[in-house]
Amino acid sequence: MERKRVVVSAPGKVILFGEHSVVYGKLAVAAAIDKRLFISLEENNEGTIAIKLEGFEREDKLVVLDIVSLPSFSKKLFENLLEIEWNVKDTTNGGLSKPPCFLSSSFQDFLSQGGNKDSWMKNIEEYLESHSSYLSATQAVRAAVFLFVICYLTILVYSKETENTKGLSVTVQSQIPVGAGLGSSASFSVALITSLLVFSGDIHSQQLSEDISGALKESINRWAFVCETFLHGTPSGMDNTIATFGGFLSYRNGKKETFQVHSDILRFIVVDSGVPRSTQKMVSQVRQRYQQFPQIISPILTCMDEIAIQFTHSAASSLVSDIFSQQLAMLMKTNHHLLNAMGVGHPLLEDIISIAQQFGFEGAKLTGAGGGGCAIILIDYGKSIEHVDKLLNTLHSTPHSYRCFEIVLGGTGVQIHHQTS
Ligand SMILES: Nc1ncnc2c1ncn2[C@@H]1O[C@H](COP(=O)(O)OP(=O)(O)O)[C@@H](O)[C@H]1O
Ligand SMILES: C[C@@](O)(CCOP(=O)(O)O)CC(=O)O
Repeated sequence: MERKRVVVSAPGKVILFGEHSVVYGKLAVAAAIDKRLFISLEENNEGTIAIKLEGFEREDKLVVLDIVSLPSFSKKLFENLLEIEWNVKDTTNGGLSKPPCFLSSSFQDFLSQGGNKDSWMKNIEEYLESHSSYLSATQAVRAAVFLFVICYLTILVYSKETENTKGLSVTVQSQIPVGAGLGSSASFSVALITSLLVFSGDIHSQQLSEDISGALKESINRWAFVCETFLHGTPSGMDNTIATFGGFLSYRNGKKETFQVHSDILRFIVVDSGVPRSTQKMVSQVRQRYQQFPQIISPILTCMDEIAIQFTHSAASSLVSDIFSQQLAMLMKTNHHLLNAMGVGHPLLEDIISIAQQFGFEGAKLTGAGGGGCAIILIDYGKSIEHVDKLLNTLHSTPHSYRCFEIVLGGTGVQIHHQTS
């Protein structure tokens, strides 16, 4: 008999306008890209949860957890904590329930108290730390494994009481560089939640493809937001929204609007500076600046809002392609300078952007949280393939050997590729 197996993927994203300002309720514009993260869950008989992160931080990482003690351990934990009856399925609106409040509030408490000793999360950490492969893992791997275990307990163990799971092999493969501004954490969160919900039988692949913009994707998105809160602290919710729904989105205060733009006008190269940074750190750095100098940072945020609004107007109007391209380049350049003024730039991002300008590519900016990570360069309307190749070769042959690739915008949101039960 074929073993129970589920494979799910979610796309990465680029933010065209409005990173950081979106955290303060300003408009942002983002698009899904043709780079995806895949999660596969497969039953095994080995009495373990084996989590393999392929090519993570350029090498494979494997964390193996004992599954035998997990259900009894977690049931005890939940019994002490919960007085509410809770079920994943929300039969009233055909979607899924909101993430249980204990989950979201515990994430917040855990983060704000730097790991409160009485928190049930602390107990999970103790369980995880009894495994050598977890103890020796990097912080980024630990965060991913911790999140997996919390979601696994909440969706599979607590709601179903599946004490008979014999083991689980989890494999994560990703085409999205980690911590580079292309939304790897949101893709991970969305794919993780969806894979567990499919594995638990709470959603079926057919349901998801038929219900593209419906209640189900809204539910997945809500759950993924809680996961993003765990990984980031105070996310705007835009990254998980784009990873769930795909396409092009403008986003403000939890409200999304989809729009269409001709992809032959919106052509971009992504260049990875190779400088690692954490979104959580960059967001809190901006917050500190905002709290210290509100009169200075507020107008910058307002300008960013206006830039994103102007872009949506230009995209909706029937401007001829080269005029639109020129406007877009100007808006990108201005947005980038404003991000620098907020302190989220990096010398290597400036190096990339100045190389682009030497080749006549004026529209370039950092994308995502900044402080390193990726820049995007607009391939202006009418630029020849040879011209683009020259730019790519030059970027690649600098002492920093920048990794660069052209992206296709507007990719599909979360997808289920395989399901056997
Ligand atoms: N392929 C992956 N496998 C497991 N976890 C991942 C993967 N990619 C990203 N993550 C999680 O997301 C975190 C990176 O988040 P973040 O700093 O916001 O970067 P990004 O800008 O790429 O979203 C990692 O530390 C890890 O916990
Ligand atoms: C800086 C921010 O606007 C985007 C962060 O994107 P990324 O995690 O760097 O891919 C934060 C957010 O929207 O939550």
